[in-house]
Amino acid sequence: MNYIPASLTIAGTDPSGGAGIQADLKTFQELQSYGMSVITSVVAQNTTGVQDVQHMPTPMIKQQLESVISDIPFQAFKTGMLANIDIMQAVAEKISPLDIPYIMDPVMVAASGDRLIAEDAQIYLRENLLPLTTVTTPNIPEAEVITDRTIDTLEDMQQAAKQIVHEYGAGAALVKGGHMQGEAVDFLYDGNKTHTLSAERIDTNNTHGTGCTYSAAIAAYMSHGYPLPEALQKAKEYVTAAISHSFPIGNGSGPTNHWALRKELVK
Ligand SMILES: Nc1ncnc2c1ncn2[C@@H]1O[C@H](COP(=O)(O)OP(=O)(O)OP(=O)(O)O)[C@@H](O)[C@H]1O
Ligand SMILES: Cc1ncc(CO)c(N)n1
Repeated sequence: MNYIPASLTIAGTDPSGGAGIQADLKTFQELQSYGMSVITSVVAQNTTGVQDVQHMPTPMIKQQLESVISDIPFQAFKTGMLANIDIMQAVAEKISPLDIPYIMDPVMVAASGDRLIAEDAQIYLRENLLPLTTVTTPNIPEAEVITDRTIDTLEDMQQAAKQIVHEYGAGAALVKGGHMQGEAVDFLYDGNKTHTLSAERIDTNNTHGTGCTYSAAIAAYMSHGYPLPEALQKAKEYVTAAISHSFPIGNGSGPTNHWALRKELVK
């Protein structure tokens, strides 16, 4: 083997294992990309919501990034929860020189409704991080914050994806339709063309961490060398399988099943 496909996630934690760093590492592992992680915030959360948060000091975030970057080559990375401007600045400084795919999940609010980033950081993210991305993956409420307009229809979603690329400089934008009614449709605008990714809506409440899992899967497939539209198509299949085999565990919105695509089970 000439090189080991590897992926890095820069994000917050979820001790209940369904979202954040934990979901990302499980996804990397399942998709055979060597998984590495830099922790930005420790979040006390579970399937019912967020109970407490503590942010890592920025020198420690920078040091974690240096430790990984100086030692192990990787071919793709993602960011998830970047809670405030200081953290965003520290991360931007370290990732700017990297010339590999950057998938940004612009995490703002957890599925439970708990806010995960400071309000002024939303603007900073738009102005300073979006231009560094290969693709950003907002859900509808996040796309509304970024574009400063409401999104009610599939047409609005497509317009938002274009605006995020042309006005804010993202490499590409995937606006996800998990929060819409009907089919689970996402739109990718790659700068030239809009691609539609759709799947049947699965009737489940177990969607904790779907966004994290999806963006981690895009990073993992890109680390294997798949170009963006193909990586996205495969990641959509992965997240759909993970939702359709999700678990009714915990007292709230349960996690997705990260091993849903496995052919051989332990028993
Ligand atoms: N019930 C469902 N059935 C099928 N696909 C779904 C369902 N809910 C969400 N999806 C899909 O899952 C992916 C994640 O989308 P979603 O918009 O829910 O992300 P998110 O809100 O960022 O996730 P999170 O819950 O982690 O905050 C998208 O491809 C979306 O279409
Ligand atoms: C740490 C973290 N990142 C992202 C989300 C969004 O699902 C979450 N619940 N927790």
